Amino acid sequence: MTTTQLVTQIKQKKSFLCIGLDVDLNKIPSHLLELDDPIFEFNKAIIDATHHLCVAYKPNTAFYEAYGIKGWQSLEKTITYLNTNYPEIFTIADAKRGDIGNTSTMYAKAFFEDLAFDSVTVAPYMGKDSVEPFLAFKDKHTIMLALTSNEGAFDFQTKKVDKKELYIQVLETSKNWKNSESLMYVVGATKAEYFAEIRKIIPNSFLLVPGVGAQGGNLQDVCKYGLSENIGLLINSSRGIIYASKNKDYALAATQQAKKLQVEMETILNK
Ligand SMILES: O=C(O)c1cc(=O)[nH]c(=O)n1[C@@H]1O[C@H](COP(=O)(O)O)[C@@H](O)[C@H]1O
Repeated sequence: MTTTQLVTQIKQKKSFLCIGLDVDLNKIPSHLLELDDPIFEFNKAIIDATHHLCVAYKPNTAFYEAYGIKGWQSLEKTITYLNTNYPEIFTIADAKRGDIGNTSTMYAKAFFEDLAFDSVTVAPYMGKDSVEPFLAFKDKHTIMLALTSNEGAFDFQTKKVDKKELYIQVLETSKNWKNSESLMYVVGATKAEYFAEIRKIIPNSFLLVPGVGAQGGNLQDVCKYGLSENIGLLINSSRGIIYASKNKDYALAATQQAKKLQVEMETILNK
């Protein structure tokens, strides 16, 4: 998917919501556990109930890998279901990969070719030759960690290297990589006060912003400095939406939570 197609979808739906499909068998309604593939059935119901309110879905691969081959099959069925039934939706494999060049190419093939995701999250720690193999894929997007939502973000990312914070170095340096126009960046919603500084370096890049809802980040604060000319934000909520109810009404409860965020987004976009 191209960035233009993503922006068109955002404008049509008046939403820049991304729903995280982080499925934990201990948290889904118990009646689903009797089915052959509870994870896929849960995802399918959530997707059918929320696709009109969001523009992206982000399965975090950890929640599938944890269940071995069956979990990977649930992931495959979920992405195929999305691509077949809702091809306008932007899909993110949250896998946080990155390795030496030839290995990164195989990671990229796994997510872009085999599973046909539109994007994958990548860690920048191994540098240019670990990220550029992902950028070589046309109309695919590489979402690089910049300033993450967790407390540990202060361990390295905000430390100064050559008088500049490491996350600033990541943003500035990556702009010079081949096909850098395919880069997006992760910035946590819990770090809202950093958005103004980040936008000075990457005014137009899309930012994936996790951390609203369960982690306490605030949508209004993020949008104040994070919105760009072409919107440029994908705000993710996982647990806050998919586990809104533990009962049989879980899909309806997810719709209601997603709607709340979508309405807030629509108000912000209309300003
Ligand atoms: O890359 C991510 O998506 C990510 C980066 C980050 O800094 N913080 C963060 O929470 N995430 C992911 O975003 C999702 C957040 O989930 P909730 O806190 O349940 O909304 C999880 O899948 C996390 O792994």
